[in-house]
Amino acid sequence: MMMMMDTFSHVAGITTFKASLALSSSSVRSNCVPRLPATTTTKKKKKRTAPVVLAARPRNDAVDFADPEWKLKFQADFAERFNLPHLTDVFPDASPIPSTFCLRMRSPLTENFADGYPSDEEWHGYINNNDRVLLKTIHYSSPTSAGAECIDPDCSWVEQWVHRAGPREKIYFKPEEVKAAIVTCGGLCPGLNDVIRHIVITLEIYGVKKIVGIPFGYRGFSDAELSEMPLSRKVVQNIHLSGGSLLGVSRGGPSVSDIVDSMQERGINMLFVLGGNGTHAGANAIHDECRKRKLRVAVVGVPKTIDNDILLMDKTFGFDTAVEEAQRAINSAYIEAHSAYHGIGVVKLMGRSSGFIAMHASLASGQIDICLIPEVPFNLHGPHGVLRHLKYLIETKGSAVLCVAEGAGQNFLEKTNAKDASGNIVLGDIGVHIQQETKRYFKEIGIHADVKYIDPTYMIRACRANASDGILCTVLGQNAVHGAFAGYSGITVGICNTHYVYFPIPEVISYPRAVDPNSRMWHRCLTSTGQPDFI
Ligand SMILES: Nc1ncnc2c1ncn2[C@@H]1O[C@H](COP(=O)(O)OP(=O)(O)OP(=O)(O)O)[C@@H](O)[C@H]1O
Ligand SMILES: O=P(O)(O)OC[C@H]1O[C@](O)(CO)[C@@H](O)[C@@H]1O
Ligand SMILES: [Mg+2]
Repeated sequence: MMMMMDTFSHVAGITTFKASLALSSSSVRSNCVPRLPATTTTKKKKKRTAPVVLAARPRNDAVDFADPEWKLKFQADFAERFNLPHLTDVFPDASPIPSTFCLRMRSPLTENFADGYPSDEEWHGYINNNDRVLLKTIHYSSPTSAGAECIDPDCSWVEQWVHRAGPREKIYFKPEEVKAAIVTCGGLCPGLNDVIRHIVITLEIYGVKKIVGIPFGYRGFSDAELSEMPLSRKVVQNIHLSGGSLLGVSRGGPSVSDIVDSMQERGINMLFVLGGNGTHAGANAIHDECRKRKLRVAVVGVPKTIDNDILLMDKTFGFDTAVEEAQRAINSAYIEAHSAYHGIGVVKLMGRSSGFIAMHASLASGQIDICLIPEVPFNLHGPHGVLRHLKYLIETKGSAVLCVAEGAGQNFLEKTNAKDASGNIVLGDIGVHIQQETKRYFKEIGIHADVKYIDPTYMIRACRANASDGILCTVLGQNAVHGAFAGYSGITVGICNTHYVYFPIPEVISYPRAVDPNSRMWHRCLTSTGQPDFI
């Protein structure tokens, strides 16, 4: 009954063999979740809408699994791809100095290093450059295991190691020669201030005196009206107590060449870039341009996305806070729905192309009856549509709460082709659409329904980070500075299987990370909501 279909997908450049079920998860789950009886009561016949087509993953059929050496070759290729770009690639003669980051014999920050740097041979607080972290920790015995990520058709165990983050014993910048800059780009995200704070504090511990913030994202590099903001431990001491970004954010901005011109003029040789996919694409381009111009500059990213859509990481900072904050909106929708006669609450949460916030918030709340995400196609109308299920919920429970990710159901909305300043497509409002369609549907079938819509997007994004995100931001901010001093550039920091690592930027942004509809987490969400397939 279950037909197997072999599909290849490309996970951050890795050729992966993914076994999927030809009839999709819907056919599998229809065994366990009873379908509602088909209804004939809809007055108007609605067109069955095409499923959402997710962005195609690039194919890479380069691995020859018939080759007995394929695993070794794959691992060598993997090590090559995850190798971290280093200043010595461009300046082979660059020689390191002992680290000035030694917490056991830390000198007062007022000290200058003219007489040499403090060090303590006994201090075992450094990370060896050869330390590695295992990227994938589950050995799937079959491609049909839930969420299986396989490289070959047999789902063989292949170790994939990435670089461990942290302070190195040797550093490639003299602190007194460093001018470090921090820039925050894209939309807001809880925790930006926490990361800024820890970058500044850690830079000072290394002995850096010249630290500046670039105002309002990349725009701050070109706008003459915007002057850089001097930063110190004193300035950033309490900034984590509020949300937003001390430096401001923006989308769009100058060309990469103009940014690097500006960095040269300002004498910036360490750049810390906080942002999402777009910002990291920019950071990598800045790194490339610096190499082209033979500049001794370290460019290090810290992934910032409330959507949690960066590849290979356990999570990005701000995500936990967003999920927690979303509970308030969901709970309000629940109370409204349950206090009204035939109440229906609709909550729209962030997630341009990934439904992580909607899925996790739905799971955490336990109050959601229907969760809709971009990765899982659905119909609104028709016998298996969302509206028919809402009718069933009203008839059986008396109320219902629906949570939708902003990128879901875009195929129901008129495309405007509008783009924001960064070139991101401006999405239609699926929350408003569902609200309107729900009202219309219940009116048409002559059943009373009291529909309430909540869009908490900007309230959630503007929050300060919760404790768990605060810790994540702290570690990521500190590791960004360690990475720059270690001489790496064109890298970003992340958490991987609870350990902290460095990745080359291109490996984490080749496409947005998405919820796997075959994952245990999505299945858990369906278990919680009790929703059927809407196809
Ligand atoms: N491919 C690219 N090359 C160079 N710069 C880019 C690229 N894509 C985006 N940028 C720049 O990066 C900045 C941020 O991009 P964007 O607005 O897409 O936000 P983001 O980093 O993806 O974060 P968010 O998760 O909030 O969308 C903008 O200033 C934009 O001009
Ligand atoms: O309204 P803005 O600032 O352009 O940001 C909206 C986008 O930012 C995000 O919160 C983060 O990418 C998305 O979920 C959302 O589409
Ligand atoms: Mg983006």
